[in-house]
Amino acid sequence: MPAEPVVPLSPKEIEDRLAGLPGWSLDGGRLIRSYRLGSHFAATAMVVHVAQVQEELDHHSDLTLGYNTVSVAVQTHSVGGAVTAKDIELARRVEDLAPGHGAH
Ligand SMILES: C[C@H](O)[C@H](O)[C@H]1CNC2=NC(N)=NC(=O)C2=N1
Repeated sequence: MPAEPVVPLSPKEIEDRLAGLPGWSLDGGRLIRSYRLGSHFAATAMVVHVAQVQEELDHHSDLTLGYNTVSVAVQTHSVGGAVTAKDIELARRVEDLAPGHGAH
């Protein structure tokens, strides 16, 4: 499927796509989600996995590692800090890998 253009999504487009991303929300112009894991090591391993995906996509979030939590916050810098299809794509990839880490 051809990549979508990297342009800001409308509020309605964001709302519609968030409907398919449980636990994700829009906050301060960024897509955000926090995950809780079973241990600090599990949380750290998930951060490494997300970082690998971000390198693959060349699209990077602010990742925050807590004792047993991983928080993700992402927007697209190249369009001045708006939400684009690339942010939605990263959120989908993180949502897909999270269960394998026991994250919820
Ligand atoms: C040169 C490199 O491709 C760009 O700087 C990429 C890197 N990762 C990025 N991540 C995010 N969130 N937004 C960007 O615009 C972006 N641009």
